[in-house]
Amino acid sequence: MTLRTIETLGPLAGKRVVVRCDLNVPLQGEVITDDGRVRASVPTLEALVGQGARVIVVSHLGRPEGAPDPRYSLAPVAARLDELIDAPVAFATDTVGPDAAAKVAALGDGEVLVLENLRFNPGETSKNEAERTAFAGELAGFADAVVSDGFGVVHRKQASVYELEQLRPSAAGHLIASELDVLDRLTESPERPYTVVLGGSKVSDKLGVIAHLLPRVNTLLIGGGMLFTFLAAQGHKVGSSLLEADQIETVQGYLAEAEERGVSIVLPTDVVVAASFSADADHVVTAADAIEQTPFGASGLGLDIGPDTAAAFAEQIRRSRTVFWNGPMGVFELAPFAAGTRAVAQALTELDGLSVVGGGDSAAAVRQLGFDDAAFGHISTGGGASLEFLEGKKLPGLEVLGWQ
Ligand SMILES: Nc1ncnc2c1ncn2[C@@H]1O[C@H](COP(=O)(O)OP(=O)(O)O)[C@@H](O)[C@H]1O
Ligand SMILES: O=C(OP(=O)(O)O)[C@H](O)COP(=O)(O)O
Repeated sequence: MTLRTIETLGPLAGKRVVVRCDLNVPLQGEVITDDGRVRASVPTLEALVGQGARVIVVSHLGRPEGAPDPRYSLAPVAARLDELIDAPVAFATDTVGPDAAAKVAALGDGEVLVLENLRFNPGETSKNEAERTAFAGELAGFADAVVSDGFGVVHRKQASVYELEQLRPSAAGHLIASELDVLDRLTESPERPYTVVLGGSKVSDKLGVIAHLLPRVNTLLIGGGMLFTFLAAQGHKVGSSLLEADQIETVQGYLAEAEERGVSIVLPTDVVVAASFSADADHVVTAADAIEQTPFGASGLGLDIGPDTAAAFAEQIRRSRTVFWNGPMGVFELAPFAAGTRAVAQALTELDGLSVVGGGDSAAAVRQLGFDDAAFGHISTGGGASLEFLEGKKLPGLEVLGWQ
């Protein structure tokens, strides 16, 4: 079955349509450092506004723990949306509370209302289905129909992604449809050699995809926060770098399986180690098996892949015909630790084949480092979502929209 499209919802003029977007953008204070996910949400919202629908936008931002936290307010995002959309955009300071209810009731045809962060409510991410369904019921109270367009979150079984869509007539928005168009081609018949590059900081989330990717790819390049669990699996010390100690055995299993399958998992040979997590921290390049032998000893932090590794990764990428990349190679937000990410991004732009970048921070990284979106085959708004899609996994937020 294919996705249900917005057209299946019938005429929407005057109807209240709740749209689940992924507006989880990187913020510095209240400043959005990359608005890619906001811009990617605009076509669906404008199509609905154009029909005269009353559009209620819902999204998460960051990972607040089920209670309001001003650091994760969607207010700056609503303000950005107001600049991008040719329609009035209001903001409610709660998600399903009195302010939201009053503003939903006052919403006119062709107007937009952004509700406060879904994850300020414990029901959104609860492990308990009844709690999720109860919260979804409160959201559904605002909706005649639901459009799901937050591709970056379709791998999450969360109230607004999975339960809400079952409580009202629902369909996929244009962003989800266009993401699947490209990613489906990658799962069907990727041209080989096929290389996947993994990095970033959501290590435990993303380690699991490796088992499923091994039968599908030729080469895996491991950088970013993920690399330290691999180095530890090889018996090396990693100082105070990001480490998932309870995943070491699992990773040893991946390394053994990769060898059996003839897939190469390429690990860094050198890393940039810093005295602390800041842009002006002392830092040195060291061999990947000597992280604790720098002047910073066991308190050293690995914050980027080293130059030899960056060159080797870039060469492997240029030799490939298909490359999917998720997760920055280092803490690119701090200039001294951006070189690995820049080298990988540059190589993707030079590849003779299909290059796909996935993930909120990965997309932000390539733009912040000055690359043009058009230099890549596709920039996906979802990192974890696109990885799990490429694994061939059934994603709850897509299944509920008819995708099989
Ligand atoms: N060695 C590292 N140590 C700590 N954090 C890292 C390291 N390398 C990359 N990161 C961080 O990973 C974050 C992005 O990770 P993630 O959310 O998994 O990527 P994406 O949003 O693209 O899926 C960035 O903020 C970056 O600073
Ligand atoms: O940023 C996101 O995912 P990504 O970092 O994998 O691209 C999505 O907004 C999902 O966020 P979550 O991983 O907190 O559920």
